[in-house]
Amino acid sequence: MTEEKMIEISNLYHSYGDFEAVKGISFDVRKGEIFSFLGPNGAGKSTAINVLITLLKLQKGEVKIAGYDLTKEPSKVRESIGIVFQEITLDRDMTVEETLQFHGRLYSMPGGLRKQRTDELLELVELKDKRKALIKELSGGMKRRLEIARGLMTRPKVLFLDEPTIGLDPQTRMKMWEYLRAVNKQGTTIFLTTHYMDEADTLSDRIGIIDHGKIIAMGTPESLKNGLGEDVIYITTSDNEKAILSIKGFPGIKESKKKDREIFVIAKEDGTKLLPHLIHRLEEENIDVLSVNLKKPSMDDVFMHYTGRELRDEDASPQPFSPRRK
Ligand SMILES: Nc1ncnc2c1ncn2[C@@H]1O[C@H](COP(=O)(O)OP(=O)(O)OP(=O)(O)O)[C@@H](O)[C@H]1O
Repeated sequence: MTEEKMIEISNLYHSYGDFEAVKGISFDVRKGEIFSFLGPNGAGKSTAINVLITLLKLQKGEVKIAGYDLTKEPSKVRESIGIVFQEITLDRDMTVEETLQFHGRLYSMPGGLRKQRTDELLELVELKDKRKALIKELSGGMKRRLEIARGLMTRPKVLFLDEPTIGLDPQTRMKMWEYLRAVNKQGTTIFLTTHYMDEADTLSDRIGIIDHGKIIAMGTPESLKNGLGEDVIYITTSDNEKAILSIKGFPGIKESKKKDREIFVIAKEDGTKLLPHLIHRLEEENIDVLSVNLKKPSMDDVFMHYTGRELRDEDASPQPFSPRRK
């Protein structure tokens, strides 16, 4: 990875009528990075990515992609990027090979180069033996892989993916991560949106967490998790309301919150040492401790800390096949 910037975003705003969906975000993505934009449904991820790929007009702010100004040189930007959308946009009646060839022709790639890239990419996404298969005969995961291959036909500097693994089963998702890592190793900078914590955590060099149109945290997965504290402790008691009050200001606690039916505690130091004292305090207050779970901070805890809520399934479930292009 170098210090060279592939994406530069400064004070980006975007509104739909009176509604401000993106509220002044600023950050850079370096060449060679895998950067994830993590946030719940409706956080503003798709809006932001659609501005970056020139599908939505830049209303306010400055953006450069691969060194090109989005407003002044949109065609240079388009030449520098590959795009994989949330929904499958393949022609069901074309073969795998035809799909890539057609895309190459669309971008005026010479025949020899088209063939060479098609071969390379089918190898990369392990679809060589499906070369002659019709799209309608492919599984969901294969289609996604083909879309990635198509996004890479023009050898873009930056590959944008909007929820690349939405709707895929866990095994296929992990396979997709492998392909994306392989693509990245070949030198492509990757910018993806996701609402999956594990995806952001395992795949990314850096994560930006977005909520209600604003970046609320940014860093490497490790720095975000380590920055939270030493350990997190979830405690269920006979009276959580009372418990949260009685441990307020307790030494060694960085933060404590009531969360659904439990208490969420971030320990500044070793949680195993803090825990007996905490339990003792609760018992002094005649509060029964019903269960305890102590662990290292996860991305879920990071999200919980910054937003005060969980990225629950009800917020994050894949939405029914809705058009993404706004
Ligand atoms: N065309 C539109 N007109 C009006 N409001 C819109 C439009 N598109 C999106 N919004 C609103 O803007 C906000 C951000 O939406 P956006 O799709 O960018 O979020 P997201 O983080 O990508 O969510 P998802 O995970 O569902 O893709 C939401 O409140 C959404 O309802």
